[in-house]
Amino acid sequence: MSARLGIIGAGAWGTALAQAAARAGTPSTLWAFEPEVAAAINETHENPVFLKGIKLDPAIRATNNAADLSACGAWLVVTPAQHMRASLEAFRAHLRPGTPVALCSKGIERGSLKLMSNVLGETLPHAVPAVLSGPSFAADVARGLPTAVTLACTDASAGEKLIAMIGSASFRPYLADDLIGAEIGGSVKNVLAIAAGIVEGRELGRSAHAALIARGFAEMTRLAVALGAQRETLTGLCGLGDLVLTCSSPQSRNMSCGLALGRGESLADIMAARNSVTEGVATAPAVMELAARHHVDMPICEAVAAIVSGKASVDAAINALLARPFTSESA
Ligand SMILES: NC(=O)c1ccc[n+]([C@@H]2O[C@H](COP(=O)([O-])OP(=O)(O)OC[C@H]3O[C@@H](n4cnc5c(N)ncnc54)[C@H](O)[C@@H]3O)[C@@H](O)[C@H]2O)c1
Ligand SMILES: O=P(O)(O)OC[C@H](O)CO
Repeated sequence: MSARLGIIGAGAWGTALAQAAARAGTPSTLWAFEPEVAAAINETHENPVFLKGIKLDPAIRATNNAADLSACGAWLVVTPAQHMRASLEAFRAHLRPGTPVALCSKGIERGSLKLMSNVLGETLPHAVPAVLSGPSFAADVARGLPTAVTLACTDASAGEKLIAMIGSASFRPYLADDLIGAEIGGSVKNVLAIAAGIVEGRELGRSAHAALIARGFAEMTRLAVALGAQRETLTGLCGLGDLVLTCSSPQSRNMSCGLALGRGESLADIMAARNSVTEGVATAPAVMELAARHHVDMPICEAVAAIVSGKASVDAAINALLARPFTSESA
């Protein structure tokens, strides 16, 4: 296996993961969707569009040519969830069968309601699938601040190879085998972080914030278990860990989106002002369709889906949640 890592997607997270790999002694080829981003990384060793102000290791080689990843021993895929299918299809001719491919994006495909591992299975069936997820802000990882994540792979030796390529003292992947649990944790926490931002923006208080995390965690776990995940996965880094991080810091794009919604800004204005992805906005309606299909009750995610789809105002959604009948905590 080549010791070079291929990374598809040079947004903040793909760039930070390239930096984590460099810290682990692994050179990488970082594919950028925008040719000018690839050129800037090679010329200035910085990603001025998506990760401004962080000096990158010269072992990171950027490209806009998909064929350049054919020689890499493993791939990380870090493209936004709604662009995952088209991106993977563009790389189909360049994958060597048996290559470990770790999905690092957090979202559910709208329309099909597929998880990213389903999309990978349909587009690159000869890959060995893995999921990397957990509490990790790109800027923290790129700066080398201590971070721990879940690396889920049912092929333990492929998982260990991936961990050897990216793990270091400051970036610590923990091996797991539950891809569905890792994916649902990462996808649903983005939706719940929008709700947490709304709680903050509407000044509903710390008690409401804590209640939201606990009841949101119950929703996340119910959906994951209904889809076949192990309950314990959700108590780990990729579930509760990421939920706590993302619901607690406006550094999160999802939480900051909720904060602005809670303060009265329109979703259109919030989205128009950013060039970075806010996965929870597209994933919220997909989560609700998936929950309905599996008869899973997810009232907080439902409220977020109604708000981002323009079907309910922030106040109407909050009032509807608070008017729900009292029920058992374990329901
Ligand atoms: N940023 C983080 O801290 C972080 C951490 C963990 C996971 N993630 C996940 O990583 C994924 C990527 O997020 P990010 O923060 O790196 O992105 P970003 O917001 O920094 O950048 C947007 C990305 O979208 C890409 N893009 C735009 N249009 C595209 C198209 N048509 N086809 C393919 N790509 C296109 C851009 O090239 C860029 O890579 C998301 O699923 C996110 O949830 C992000
Ligand atoms: O900025 P967000 O909300 O996309 O969150 C980034 C990471 O997923 C946090 O683990």
